[in-house]
Amino acid sequence: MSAIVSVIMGSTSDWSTMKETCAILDEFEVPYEKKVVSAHRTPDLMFEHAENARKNGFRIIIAGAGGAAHLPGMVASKTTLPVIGVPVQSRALSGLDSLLSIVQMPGGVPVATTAIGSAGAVNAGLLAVEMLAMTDETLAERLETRRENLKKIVLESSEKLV
Ligand SMILES: Nc1c(C(=O)O)ncn1[C@@H]1O[C@H](COP(=O)(O)O)[C@@H](O)[C@H]1O
Repeated sequence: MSAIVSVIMGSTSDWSTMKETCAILDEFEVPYEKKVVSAHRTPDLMFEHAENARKNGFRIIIAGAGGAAHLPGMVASKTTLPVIGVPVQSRALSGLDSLLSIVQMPGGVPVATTAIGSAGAVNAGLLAVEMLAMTDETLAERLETRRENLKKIVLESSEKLV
């Protein structure tokens, strides 16, 4: 099956974060493509990727970037597919720069922004699966099961408080 989620990131250095997104998509067997694309370093590729994403069969774009993280917003400016932005934790400013660069989009061009770092990357994957589950009962059931398992783990964890 061809990819329906595009996972892009500004640099290979984002992979340790963005692989968490891909792990979720693997878990739910959602076909995806992963790629390094940068608004700053490869602007033409970024435009081309975003502009043709719908035509190429993608339904959601997940974009992770750190620092001056313009990638998610710029991609959103060139597509009407939903864009989920993941602020990668930067070394200099701990990801606050990434978060603020992604979250504060002007009205009319939305980016669904997650938390900074790995938790955000996990949630980006889950959010994408939730979007797809709106029209896919199997995915919806698997999301329910995952939530139930999470609840069980938390409930059982109380017993470890000795
Ligand atoms: N924020 C962006 C963009 C962009 O927004 O287009 N392109 C690369 N980067 C970010 O630069 C950081 C450092 O990259 P390097 O490790 O390659 O120097 C990465 O977190 C990347 O997402």
